[in-house]
Amino acid sequence: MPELAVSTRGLRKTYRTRRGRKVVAVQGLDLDVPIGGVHGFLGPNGSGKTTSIRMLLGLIRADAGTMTVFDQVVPQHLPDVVGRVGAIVESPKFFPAFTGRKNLEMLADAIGAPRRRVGEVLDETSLGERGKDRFKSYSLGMKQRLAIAATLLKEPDLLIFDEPTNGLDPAGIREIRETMRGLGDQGRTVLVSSHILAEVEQVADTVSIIGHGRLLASGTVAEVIGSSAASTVKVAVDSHESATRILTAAGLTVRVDGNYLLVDGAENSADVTRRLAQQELYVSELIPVRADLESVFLELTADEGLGGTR
Ligand SMILES: Nc1ncnc2c1ncn2[C@@H]1O[C@H](COP(=O)(O)OP(=O)(O)OP(=O)(O)O)[C@@H](O)[C@H]1O
Repeated sequence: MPELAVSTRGLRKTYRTRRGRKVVAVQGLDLDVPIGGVHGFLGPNGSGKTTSIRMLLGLIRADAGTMTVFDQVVPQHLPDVVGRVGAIVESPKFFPAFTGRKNLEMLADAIGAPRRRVGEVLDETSLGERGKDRFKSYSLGMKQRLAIAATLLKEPDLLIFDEPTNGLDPAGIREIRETMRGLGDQGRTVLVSSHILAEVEQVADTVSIIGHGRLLASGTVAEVIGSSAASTVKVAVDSHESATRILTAAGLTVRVDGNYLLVDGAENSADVTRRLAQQELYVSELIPVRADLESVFLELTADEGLGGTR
């Protein structure tokens, strides 16, 4: 049994713009996506997510590197696994005047999926009753869920969604998230790319973070957060100046945030209070700031010149 749904090693892609300039979109990407559950493929805009996905699906050619999908080398053996893969890379085309159900029925016929799947996939994406309505009356979120429903017709083991929540309102984002979680819970593998960390953190079992086409971190959400120095303690203390001197001398990083100091790099909160108390500085308030994927992401991509401001 293969352990990984997707694996890439040393994957590279350089584009040449019309003016002849070279853009290295993916440079030596090593990506491993375990079988089962939701895997977040995260990176800022332009970090190479779409390019990597397009190479995996055989839509564009890699310059170098190897890729496997369910242990089959792709693109060479893509025909052997393509039946197990469903993907949304661009907005699929549906007929606006037809109902969601009719659109799916036509698609099912075209790809040889049984008609009974149409009702099942409508239910799986919570479109159920709305299947009777015309596509053009759907909200953006419903249109996107119909696209997901279409990928499920073939009962794929691996689903690849490139930024599926782009342009959706919070309710639409939540619906897509729940749909992905449901698919992951059924034992399917969902590979979902996003540049919005907060969205993925809530749904992903494992994540890979990329920057400039390279892997920066991967593992379970807890592992990636835990491996980072991003856990911060917020302290209120009388003398910012003395406290900063003491904590900096202890190798911690200190930033001023209004009436508070934000201290990074401490093993635990007690470590901060102890060091200050030893120098007769007493903390009047101390708040551990939970690290989240967003702060880890910013920390990792800051070195790449990709992260935003902290
Ligand atoms: N057809 C192309 N020709 C030239 N450059 C391209 C082309 N497609 C992508 N690029 C460049 O390659 C880099 C990676 O782009 P890619 O779309 O893969 O990133 P991404 O992480 O998916 O970003 P986004 O979330 O914005 O889609 C970017 O610098 C982009 O401008």
